[in-house]
Amino acid sequence: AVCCRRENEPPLIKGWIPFLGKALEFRKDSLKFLLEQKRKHGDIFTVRMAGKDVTFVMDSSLYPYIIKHGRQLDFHKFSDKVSPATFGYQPVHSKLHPGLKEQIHRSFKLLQGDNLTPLTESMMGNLMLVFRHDHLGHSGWRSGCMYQFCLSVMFEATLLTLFGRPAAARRRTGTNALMDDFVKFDNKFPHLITEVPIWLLGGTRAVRQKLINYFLPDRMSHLTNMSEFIRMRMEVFDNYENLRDVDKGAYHFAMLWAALGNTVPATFWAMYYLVSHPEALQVVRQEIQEVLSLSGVEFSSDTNVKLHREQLDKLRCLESAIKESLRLSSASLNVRMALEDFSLRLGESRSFAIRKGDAIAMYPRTTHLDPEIYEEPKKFRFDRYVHNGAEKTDFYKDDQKLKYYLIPFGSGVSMCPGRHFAINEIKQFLSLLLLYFDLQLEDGQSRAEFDPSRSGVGILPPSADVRFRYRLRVV
Ligand code: HEM
Repeated sequence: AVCCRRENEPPLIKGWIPFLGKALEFRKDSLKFLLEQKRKHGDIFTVRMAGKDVTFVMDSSLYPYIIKHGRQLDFHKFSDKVSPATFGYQPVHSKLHPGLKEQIHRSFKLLQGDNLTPLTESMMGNLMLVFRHDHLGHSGWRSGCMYQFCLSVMFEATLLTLFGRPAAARRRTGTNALMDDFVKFDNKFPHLITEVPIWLLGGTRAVRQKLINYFLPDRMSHLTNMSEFIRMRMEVFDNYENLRDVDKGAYHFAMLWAALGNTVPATFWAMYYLVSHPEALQVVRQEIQEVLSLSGVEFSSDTNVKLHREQLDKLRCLESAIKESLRLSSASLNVRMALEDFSLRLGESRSFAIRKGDAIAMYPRTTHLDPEIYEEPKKFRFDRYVHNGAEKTDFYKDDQKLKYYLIPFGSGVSMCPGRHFAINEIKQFLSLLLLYFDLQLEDGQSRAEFDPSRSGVGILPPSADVRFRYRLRVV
């Protein structure tokens, strides 16, 4: 049977959804909205808005069929349209810049496989540097804001790891100013990717220009200890004479955003859930200590910790706790654009007519919070993804084993190339935190809530920061 799009039906939403318009209704309570549509129309429904059809596919057992149609359902068509206007670079044209897109894509390999080892080692050193200088010199309880803490540590350590530092210094001057501008830009990010013109967003254009300026070629050329990943991208850009310096700076700035925009809130939630579940924190801390002592290292707060990549791989409970935080906080919308008219086959008996230019959207949050897949889906269970000391990968719906049950990093062609680095750096951050500090929420601190206004963008930040206390552990 062919279930055709309902051509003449009126729009199903009064507002707009991200990526196609002004993004209001969906952002208020995306889950409620989509589940209501699903109740009315079933697992697949088409919403006509802004002159385009957006077909939502709600059933995760159907995701493989969409991902399989990579040739006809393209991610880059969509991101190529949105990213240049957001980050301020010229769109890449295959005629003007032959091979550039492919080389950029090839550079992603430098975030993965064997290349992940030097990157992870460098991140370890930089995290340790920031912890040692900013947080390890005090005894007694100190209090802080958790999101701000995660942001400042991860921002500086990531910046140093990817982009390097001036030859004569271990840290960079002006990092706080750069971070403040980054936050200002990031606050406007949801508007920019929904194509709200930048001139409507107050001083955002000036802030973006300042951010781009940090990464102009003459400033980048003075940096040492840069990652191979960014070095290769610099070389690639230099081979294109018609790329302006400002475009090169904007590409680097876009990469800084990709590396931090989701990682910071993801780090926050992993820390928040562990600190607010002391029994889980205890198990995870024990696991980290065991992995260290297996390699003959007895932890002491006076010495610097080094966790190698193979050691990080053994931290199964910590990994499960991070995945569980990602499950709860991730709200990215994965959009594909149809490059041609075709019939989207969904298994043996169903297909769906798709027209060139239509958008297909998967919203994994509905999967992540589906009570038929995850028991008590709104609860944090740190060990949900571990079974008998190994990674747990069998999750079911309607007795069918699911391939896609946890999708914070997207899927198929557009899957995040930084995902392994991201998990490793969050592991490293949490390992240092748990080894060096006793941690508590401050008295009277209420439960953290998600800020729904970034639904569709990525990891949701908290609606307000959370106060916590930390003290050097006596070991
Ligand atoms: C917890 C942290 C992270 C999350 C949740 C995350 C999530 C995502 C998602 C969902 C996408 C795909 C968008 C889509 O399919 O529509 C993506 C793309 C991307 N991510 Fe990440 N990401 C994270 C960390 C990182 C890091 C650390 C880096 C780099 C160091 C990175 C680099 C990228 C890049 C370059 C792309 C675009 C890929 C392309 O154009 O094909 N991400 N990320």
